[in-house]
Amino acid sequence: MDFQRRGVMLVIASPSGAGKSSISRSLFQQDPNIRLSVSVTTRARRSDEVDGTHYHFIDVPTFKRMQAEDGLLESAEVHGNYYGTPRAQVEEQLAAGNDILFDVDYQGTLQLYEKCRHDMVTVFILPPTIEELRARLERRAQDSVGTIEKRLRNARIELDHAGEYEYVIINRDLEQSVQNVRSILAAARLKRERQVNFASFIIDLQSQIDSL
Ligand SMILES: Nc1ncnc2c1ncn2[C@@H]1O[C@H](COP(=O)(O)OP(=O)(O)OP(=O)(O)O)[C@@H](O)[C@H]1O
Ligand SMILES: Nc1nc2c(ncn2[C@@H]2O[C@H](COP(=O)(O)O)[C@@H](O)[C@H]2O)c(=O)[nH]1
Repeated sequence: MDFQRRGVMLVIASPSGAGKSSISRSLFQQDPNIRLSVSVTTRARRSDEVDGTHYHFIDVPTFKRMQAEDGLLESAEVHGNYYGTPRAQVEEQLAAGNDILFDVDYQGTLQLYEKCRHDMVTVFILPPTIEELRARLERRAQDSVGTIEKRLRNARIELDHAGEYEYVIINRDLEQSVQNVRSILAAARLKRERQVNFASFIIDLQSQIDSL
């Protein structure tokens, strides 16, 4: 039995600074079968970010044009900037059996759920405490004091949506969190194989019975 499995959409969300990008990066390094969905954003590039790798950095008119041309699978305004998932390649990658990791906020998760719920597994990452969340945002040292305050306030809204996710992880130890997400993805892959492969296999067994 060797059927092509459709890829899984692994959606990870959290309050800003809880650690989803760190988890995603580590997961990506450990698992060659994962592709990262590289979003477009109108946010300014941080000093440690590479255009085309972390995000596609674009201006507002380009973002609006992509939206108008239906080039974004989902899009949202987050912390005062626009973000979106380019539609191109998502379907192609899934059909080729590649799993795709999406780092999006709760608005993006809801939009993806409307369109792709059968392909998705969703994970919400919590910080151990709000003091630690603030400390992580400060240690990251990529945002102004005002931006950090805005992201901490917005964490309240993001946390309102934690219950909408299938899995919730408290990110205390980074490596443990990565292992937890890997287990979730492994379970989602098995479920997908069961859905797709065994359905075909059972039809094949039945046709063998029919020709007895
Ligand atoms: N388990 C952890 N323990 C300690 N520090 C962590 C842990 N996980 C992540 N960090 C650190 O916290 C900071 C924020 O992490 P990261 O950028 O991954 O958060 P994020 O959830 O992706 O934030 P954003 O939504 O703003 O992109 C980084 O400096 C990262 O190194
Ligand atoms: N709805 C979407 N949200 C996205 C997308 N890409 C990132 N994000 C979320 O934005 C915030 C801030 O990210 P940062 O890189 O500026 O710190 C975070 O919650 C991301 O998950 C997207 O394509 N769509």
